[in-house]
Amino acid sequence: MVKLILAEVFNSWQGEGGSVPGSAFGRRQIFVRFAGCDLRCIWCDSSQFIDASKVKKWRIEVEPFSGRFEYRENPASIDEVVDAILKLDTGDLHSISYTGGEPTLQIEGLYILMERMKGLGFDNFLETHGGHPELIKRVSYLTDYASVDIKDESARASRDWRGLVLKEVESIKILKEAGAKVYAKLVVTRETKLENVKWYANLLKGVAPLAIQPKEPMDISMEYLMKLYREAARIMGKKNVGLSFQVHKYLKVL
Ligand SMILES: C[S@@+](CC[C@H](N)C(=O)[O-])C[C@H]1O[C@@H](n2cnc3c(N)ncnc32)[C@H](O)[C@@H]1O
Ligand SMILES: Nc1nc2[nH]cc(C(=O)O)c2c(=O)[nH]1
Ligand code: SF4
Ligand SMILES: [Mg+2]
Repeated sequence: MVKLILAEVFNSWQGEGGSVPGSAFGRRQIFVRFAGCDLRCIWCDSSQFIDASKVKKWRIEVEPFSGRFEYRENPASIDEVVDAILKLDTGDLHSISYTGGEPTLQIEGLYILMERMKGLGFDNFLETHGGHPELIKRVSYLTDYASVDIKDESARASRDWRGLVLKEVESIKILKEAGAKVYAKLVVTRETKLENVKWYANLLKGVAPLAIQPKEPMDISMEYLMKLYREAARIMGKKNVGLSFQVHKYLKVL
């Protein structure tokens, strides 16, 4: 039986994505955070969950925004996860967000869970680094919305950074072709190079909108952030670029 190694399940509102098409910013979601990731972004805010073998338990916030948790042993059965989601359903959900860690690394379990949630009438929102187009293909037809990261060189996510970016763009194209509403998210830092942003913008032009999200805690100046924005907008079109801030962190919610 397929099982999942999870980190947490909670009900909150989507804090990222800003106003670009495909974003669910400000919409209520249940977040299912998968444990395990094959990348190592230096600024990852979920780094305690990227080694799945160290995540022995997953937690459920029993009441939204309460800070009260119930703990369960990993791995979790799909039934257990569906049950936890249904118990947290507040009746006003936009979609179920699958995040992590990297959800696509547990593709069989992700597929079954997405299929179950679709069958129960929920929309699926996939939050992914997009580095595995062949895995993305498996769940593309079950994905209603997708936020696909483009990992900037300054994230130092993997040794083959350029190869990773090309795969991420390929994943975006697969999701789009399958009918998902998809946008690209680029986390920028003060070390992000303008020439790299030009490269991403050219790859994304005519493919998907771009949300530019400063790394938290923020180190980039507003001047430089807007310089990156202007360059991306010049290449991709003024309506296809937007800013995204991790607003949930400012408001101290999950
Ligand atoms: C933790 S990741 C999980 C999904 C997937 N592994 C990915 O990277 O897209 C969720 C989102 O949080 C963003 N993120 C993580 N740490 C961040 C930080 N310190 N500042 C800004 N964004 C961050 C990631 O770039 C990604 O868009
Ligand atoms: N509120 C809220 N919004 C989010 N958007 C993306 C998140 C993530 O960690 O994937 C996240 C998260 O952890 N909390
Ligand atoms: S890909 Fe996502 S989960 Fe993995 S290290 Fe980077 S930000 Fe963290
Ligand atoms: Mg987060």
